[in-house]
Amino acid sequence: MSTDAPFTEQPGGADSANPSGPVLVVDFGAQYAQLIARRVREANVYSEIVPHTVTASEIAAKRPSGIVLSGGPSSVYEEGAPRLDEGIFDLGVPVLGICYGFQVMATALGGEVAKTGQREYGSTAVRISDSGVLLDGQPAEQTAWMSHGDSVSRAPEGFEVLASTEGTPVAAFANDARRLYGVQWHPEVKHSTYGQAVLENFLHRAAGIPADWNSGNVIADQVAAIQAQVGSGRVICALSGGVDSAVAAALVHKAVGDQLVCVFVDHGLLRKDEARQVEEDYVKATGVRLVTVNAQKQFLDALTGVSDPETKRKIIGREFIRVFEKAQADLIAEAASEGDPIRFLVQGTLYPDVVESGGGTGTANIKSHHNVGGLPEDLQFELVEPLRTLFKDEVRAIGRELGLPEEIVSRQPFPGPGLGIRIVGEVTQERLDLLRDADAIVRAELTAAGQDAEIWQCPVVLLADVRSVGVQGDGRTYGHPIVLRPVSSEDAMTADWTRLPYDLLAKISNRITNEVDGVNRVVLDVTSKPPGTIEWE
Ligand SMILES: Nc1ncnc2c1ncn2[C@@H]1O[C@H](COP(=O)(O)OP(=O)(O)OP(=O)(O)O)[C@@H](O)[C@H]1O
Ligand SMILES: O=c1[nH]c(=O)c2[nH+]cn([C@@H]3O[C@H](COP(=O)(O)O)[C@@H](O)[C@H]3O)c2[nH]1
Ligand SMILES: NC(=O)CC[C@H](N)C(=O)O
Ligand SMILES: [Mg+2]
Repeated sequence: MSTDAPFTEQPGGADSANPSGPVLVVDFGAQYAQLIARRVREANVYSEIVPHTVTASEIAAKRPSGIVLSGGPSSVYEEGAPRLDEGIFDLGVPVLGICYGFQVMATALGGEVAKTGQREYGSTAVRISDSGVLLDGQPAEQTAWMSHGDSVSRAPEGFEVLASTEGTPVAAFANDARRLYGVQWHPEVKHSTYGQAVLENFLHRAAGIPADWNSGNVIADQVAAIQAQVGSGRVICALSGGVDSAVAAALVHKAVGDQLVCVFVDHGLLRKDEARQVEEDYVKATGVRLVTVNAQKQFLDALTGVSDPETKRKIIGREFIRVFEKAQADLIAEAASEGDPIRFLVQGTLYPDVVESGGGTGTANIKSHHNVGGLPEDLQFELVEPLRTLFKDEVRAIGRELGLPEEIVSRQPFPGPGLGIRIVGEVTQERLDLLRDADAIVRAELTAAGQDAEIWQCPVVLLADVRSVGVQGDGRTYGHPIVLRPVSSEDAMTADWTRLPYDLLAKISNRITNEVDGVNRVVLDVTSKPPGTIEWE
């Protein structure tokens, strides 16, 4: 399943007319490059990611069976915008361009791309005029997920226009003779209803690639990789009680047994009751050795006076590492007779954490996840991150296969920086207490209403720098708003706001404004991702 897995070339010297190689995903700095690779894996075709600086001869040497050009943040007509070696279009290899990749293809082959002023973000109605092979079997009217501000205004010569939207006259095109295709929307995201069908039409029909690749045993591969990396060394695992670190810890435990000690940091940014839950339930379920560190004061002191989101994230990332270093020193001191240093730190890092932190080729930094972009420069640990190329649902499947209890595997995600990035403004003890109370009400009501399985997660956000006027008990109030951000998602790369029942929203609003001092307004966030992210900071 890992796209880092080596590609074994088949013997027999295939040429480009008889390719045996992977599908190459050319990364133009997309948020979704790894997602494309993963959707190709789901279609049982092996794929690898290559940077957009790849040359035609490098591509030819891999004898790819197909090429997918990813999206990206640039505009093709800007100076210095990433281009593609145009020889790639002459290799005879089928190509599918997506969003920016579609625009690059259009420009390279003589079409036109312009800033139309018609930006389309999120769910967009698409009209198919000519399905061709690419859109075969799809309804003529459908919704697809868009995220663009530029559009192809004229298709290159020899290309048929297949679809349009209100703002985009050329939303998909095809040149069957050359097996070149493109779509403006993002077929790789789950919110594009017929997206996977577009990719499968391209892979299996247009490019004629058989569905014969199989992910093999990810667990066995990862266990072997961890054993090779760690050897007989001792390992600390940053354990949060969340899904990702639970699965990472279970994999490492399977690989190196008692060489592993888990460290849970109570940084004071946790939700009500969370620390107790991790200490009791997790240890009971897994039997791992767990050390809990109370670092509440350390984090709060470090965050005093800071309200910029990125600065907060970097501080939190740094303080996490400082806590692990201290835990490392304590563990070494405790085992003084052995005296072996603990070099390895396991984190439950997933691919979305990496890509949002700007970890792909030319990828924009959206936010620095504490465990990736928020790590300090003087990090001494060698990281062990067995889940780094995977997505949450793939990780959940691995967790189930490893026998982790369902309460852990199906838990809703909670970000490592916790409530620290859900207070828009400076983090103070008083604000944390207030937000913790509001959050506890929301969680209790969602659970009571049976909504937990419906939603991916529901951040509760305190707008600490915003105040509004209210009236309570015939008196004037000047309080803060609480934002509810319930979202549904498959992998956190895209999300939609969850349509919670009105009476449930009313109950939550009523309880928060009555029970939480200082809050006089509750608002609902009705933004999809994109353009919003799930967390507010
Ligand atoms: N309070 C914490 N103590 C120790 N490590 C933590 C803590 N919070 C986060 N981490 C580390 O940071 C990683 C990333 O956090 P993240 O929230 O993405 O994952 P998770 O908590 O394991 O799973 P989930 O996404 O389900 O919350 C974790 O996998 C874990 O290694
Ligand atoms: O461990 C984490 N450290 C972080 O710094 C971080 N930032 C966001 N998230 C979680 O990632 C998913 C995507 O969130 P966004 O749409 O806000 O980027 C959502 O599930 C978020 O809760 C984080 N998790
Ligand atoms: N998501 C994308 O690939 C966007 C492409 C380009 N930056 C645009 O705005 O149109
Ligand atoms: Mg978490």
